[in-house]
Amino acid sequence: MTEEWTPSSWRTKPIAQDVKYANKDHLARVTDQIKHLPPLVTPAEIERLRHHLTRVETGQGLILHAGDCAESFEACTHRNITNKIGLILSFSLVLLWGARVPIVRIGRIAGQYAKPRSSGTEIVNGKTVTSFRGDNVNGISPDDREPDPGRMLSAYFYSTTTLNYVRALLTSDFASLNHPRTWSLKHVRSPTLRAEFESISNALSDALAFTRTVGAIGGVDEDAYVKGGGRGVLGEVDFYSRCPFHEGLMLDYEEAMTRFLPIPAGTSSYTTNPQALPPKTYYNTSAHFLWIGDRTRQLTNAHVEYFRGIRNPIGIKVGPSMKDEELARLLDIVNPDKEHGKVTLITRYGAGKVEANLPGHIAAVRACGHPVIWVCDPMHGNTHTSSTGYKTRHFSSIITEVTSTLAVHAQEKSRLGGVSLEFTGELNEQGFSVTECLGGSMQLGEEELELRYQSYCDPRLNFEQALDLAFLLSDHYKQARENNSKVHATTNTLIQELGKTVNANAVTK
Ligand SMILES: O=C[C@H](O)[C@H](O)COP(=O)(O)O
Ligand SMILES: C=C(OP(=O)(O)O)C(=O)O
Ligand SMILES: [Mn+2]
Repeated sequence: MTEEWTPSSWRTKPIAQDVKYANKDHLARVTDQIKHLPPLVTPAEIERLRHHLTRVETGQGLILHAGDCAESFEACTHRNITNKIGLILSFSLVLLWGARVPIVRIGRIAGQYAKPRSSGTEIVNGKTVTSFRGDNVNGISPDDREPDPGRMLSAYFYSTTTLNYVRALLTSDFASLNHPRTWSLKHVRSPTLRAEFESISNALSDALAFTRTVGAIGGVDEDAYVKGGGRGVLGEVDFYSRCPFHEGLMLDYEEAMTRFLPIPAGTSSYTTNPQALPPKTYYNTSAHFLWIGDRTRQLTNAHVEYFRGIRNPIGIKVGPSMKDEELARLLDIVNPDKEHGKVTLITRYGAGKVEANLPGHIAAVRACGHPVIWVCDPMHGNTHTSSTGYKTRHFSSIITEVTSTLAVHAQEKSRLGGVSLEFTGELNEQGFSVTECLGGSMQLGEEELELRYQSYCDPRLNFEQALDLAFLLSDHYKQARENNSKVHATTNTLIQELGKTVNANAVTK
């Protein structure tokens, strides 16, 4: 028999990636304070996202999860938030143009402040110190590594401030289709690639101009775009939806943000089994969508216990160490009623490991009859240290993982429902992008990593590299639509060109 779940039942289980606080009274005071603060998101928004995810699951949409590996309190500025949201919108617009299905945009933003780490200690400036675990836990400065419960309260307020500004941006002129952020192609070094990109961006600009013209002659409410509520010509897309998403790692915080609330009226119209819905249930109100990391997904541990009881849609990271039967058991635990739109599996094997792992995982999920959305995270299995000492990722490994994943889904008659990326539109004072990942159309080299390496944790694709990937995916989906079949990666010019920048020395871990 399944044991009773409560928001604190995780406390009786072993926990991975635990944070040990020296002052337990301080911790209790902070969590008690958070329990009395208002939710950041509402049940109605969470249910709406579940509805969108149900549609993605049946092939009527794609997910774009994207943002920072680790948000920092310091980077919570007007300029950074604007640039990050601008890039998510631009990426989704490019993807929408090629794929012609609604894009559900879920940002690693407004709460991504805690990190699991490979090791409890790290070496900074030659000294061994406790690892940085995210601004929610300890400080980036090597002298500030003692976990401080007060940081959870700060994380709540930074999340609130960020989300408030994101909501404001998305319901104002910023998100208007009249002003998509323009993409310059100056950085693209290969002439073949530049020609391909130009044809995509010209076609996209043309489509947007057409959309506006139709609006101007009365086909759609032009004003709706200006207000940021664009629907109509571009399809029934909740184009400006805003979904914060973070790893549900700090269970003290997640428990404090868990509230027993009425299930909104109307939910039953799209829920799988409306009769089974109670009047009230537990929502995690810190984000619409949370995920369990690859390091905290042990079946009998605390994180899985917490996640099995919340009504929010959830993601589960699936790395190469996941056994086929373990995946099936995990799904039985977190989604016993096999509800639609509930679970997204985010695979992150590493470029050379997709063929060996994904077919077995697809077969295991099929055999147990669980509905899931498959998303590819081509970032976390492709990290290595550069010869210059920077934690980095090569663009070619990232596209290799994406294209292998698309190929395996096609071969297994499954469907890739989206991508999960670490990227940032952050610019420095002079307007230059960060330099954290290698390659891409700008062919960023190892010696350039030191120029603007700003990440607090993992390396992120910069604005140009993210758009490289957006163009590539968009082109893939366009070709698939036009050929009405699956496209082979090797016939795709963009992939061939971008793949040329393969760093022969790249080692994945
Ligand atoms: O984002 C994911 C993990 O927190 C990160 O990759 C861990 O990095 P580490 O291997 O440097 O600890
Ligand atoms: C911790 C993360 O990933 P993973 O659990 O896949 O390593 C992450 O997405 O930041
Ligand atoms: Mn990361």
